[in-house]
Amino acid sequence: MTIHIGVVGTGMIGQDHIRRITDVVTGADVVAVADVDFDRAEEVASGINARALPTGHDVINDSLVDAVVVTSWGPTHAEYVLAAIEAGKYVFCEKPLATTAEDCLRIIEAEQAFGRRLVQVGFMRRYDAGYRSMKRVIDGGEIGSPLVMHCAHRNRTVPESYHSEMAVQDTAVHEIDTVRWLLDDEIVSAQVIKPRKTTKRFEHLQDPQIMLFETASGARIDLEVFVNCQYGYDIQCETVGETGVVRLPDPADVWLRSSAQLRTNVLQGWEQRFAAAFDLEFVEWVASMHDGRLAGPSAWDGYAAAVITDATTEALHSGRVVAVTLKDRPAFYGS
Ligand SMILES: NC(=O)c1ccc[n+]([C@@H]2O[C@H](COP(=O)([O-])OP(=O)(O)OC[C@H]3O[C@@H](n4cnc5c(N)ncnc54)[C@H](O)[C@@H]3O)[C@@H](O)[C@H]2O)c1
Ligand SMILES: O[C@H]1[C@H](O)[C@@H](O)[C@H](O)[C@@H](O)[C@H]1O
Repeated sequence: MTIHIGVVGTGMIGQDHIRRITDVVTGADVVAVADVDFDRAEEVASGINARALPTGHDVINDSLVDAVVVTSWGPTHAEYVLAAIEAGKYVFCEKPLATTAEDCLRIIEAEQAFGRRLVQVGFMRRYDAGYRSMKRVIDGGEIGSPLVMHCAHRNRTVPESYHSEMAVQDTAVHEIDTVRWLLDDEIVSAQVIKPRKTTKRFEHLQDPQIMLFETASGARIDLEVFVNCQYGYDIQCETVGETGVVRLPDPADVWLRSSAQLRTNVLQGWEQRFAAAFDLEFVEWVASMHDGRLAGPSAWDGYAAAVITDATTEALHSGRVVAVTLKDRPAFYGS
């Protein structure tokens, strides 16, 4: 059986996900799309023999659509995810699940009222081969209890519209989810330290930032977010345990020995760095819908990320250590 998917938001990542559902994933196809830019939706639809519908709600409620992918702008996500739950359809929502913790809670309540999981959030790093190996090492006890994590999230550059809060909400949100998942531990406080700003980009932007997190078990995480590092897209992560250290591998490329130098390339964008992870994310999402049991990042993970990013944003402004206060995790979302 083929799962017929409707896509809301046919911008950059929406088009990329449509391509992977069409070309990479088996057992699913895209039958309807919508975008506030209707011409864009029509152009995308014509390339895959799908229908462009006037609004996202038309896609969600279309009788031929079994499941929905939400790749519109962040502030519109909650409305579409809630509509998909009301229609009783699976929904994959790119991060963020919603731009406020209150909207995430509404989604959690609606999903629980429906009675089974319908929502998956697009935290694709959980599907990256390097991070998965690191998780196997940590879960296998090979480095003992994790004590410290050192992370770096560097983008080559960002547009002028990118502002200081986005370093938390748009960029660090990936590590916030990854750390919770890798350590199977909850973040309980956040702090942001502001180094001297790079002169290579905009005066309005605090770049880089150093974020410090503490978990319930007492582990400490430092994260450098530097979104105008100039040289490439570079994701680093090292976990220090009681008896060993595990480090994320760099993406493999050839090493060139020439002219008295030894060198390799650095990737330039997240699309390349996480291409395989995005593919696997969709392969597993579709397989889990066929099995009738979603297993990927849940609405609870989307809610936790929203609360932690709110606390970190407050810490960016106040310079203080800000406590993270989550609601009790419902049994519906496992332990
Ligand atoms: N997982 C990741 O690493 C990753 C990477 C990039 C983007 N994202 C997320 O994906 C989402 C989209 O990002 P993007 O880079 O593709 O942006 P984009 O601007 O290229 O595309 C968004 C599209 O949504 C459309 N849109 C906006 N409001 C709409 C509405 N109410 N109904 C229907 N369509 C609407 C816009 O016209 C646009 O075509 C964002 O939430 C972003 O955070 C995630
Ligand atoms: O939306 C993008 C995306 O999420 C990337 O993975 C991240 O590296 C960027 O900083 C962010 O702006």
